Amino acid sequence: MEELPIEPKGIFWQDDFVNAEHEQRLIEIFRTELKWPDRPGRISLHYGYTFDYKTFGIDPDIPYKEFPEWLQPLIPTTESRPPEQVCLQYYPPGAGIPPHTDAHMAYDQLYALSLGAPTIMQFRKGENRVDVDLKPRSMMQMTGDSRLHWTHGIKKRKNDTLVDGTVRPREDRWSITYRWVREGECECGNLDLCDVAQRRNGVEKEKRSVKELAAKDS
Ligand SMILES: O=C(O)CCC(=O)C(=O)O
Ligand SMILES: [Fe+2]
Repeated sequence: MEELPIEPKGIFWQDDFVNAEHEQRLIEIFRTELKWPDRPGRISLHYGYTFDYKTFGIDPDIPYKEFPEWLQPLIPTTESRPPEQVCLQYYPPGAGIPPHTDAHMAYDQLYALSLGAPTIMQFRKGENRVDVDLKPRSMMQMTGDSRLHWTHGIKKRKNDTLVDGTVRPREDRWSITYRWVREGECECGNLDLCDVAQRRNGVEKEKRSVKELAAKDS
């Protein structure tokens, strides 16, 4: 994987992680074989350990779910072990995900594979806003600054306007996010974004993104 030459630092990228034919087979499975939650907006299916949107960690009450056959060839092999948690999400046109930082306490490495239609992901830090075009079939890894010190999100909107002015309608998109449980504690010390730093400093912070995600997912 290659690092994108942009701020935030630490976004690693691989185009064509799967080919177009493989992508079509996957989308066919997503559309016809999987049992999705029956509600509008972004919906998720979890494999491995289940992600808990209340604590942003692993849900201890839900048993481990084996990776299905279609998922096995999509598991990144660049870490020393398979991820503990994999989440398949479907974004109907117009859906998004509020700006957030994936929990530092629970997770270390973070990868995301994009399938179907492209969409713009926005990274934010303070006043800075950086749009990254998530191209289908690309695998992205967030490390360092991009993982720890910037938020990322996808705006809820029907069209994305590209840098050249093109207006691109949103279409069906799926993403697969892969998470590895952290061994040891996060030492980044970022009181705004790090749940470890917040806990150590006794900050009981109402995180907007947590509430929004919980509301969307319940
Ligand atoms: O849909 C994506 O590409 C990323 C989703 C995301 O940020 C997350 O699930 O934490
Ligand atoms: Fe995320």
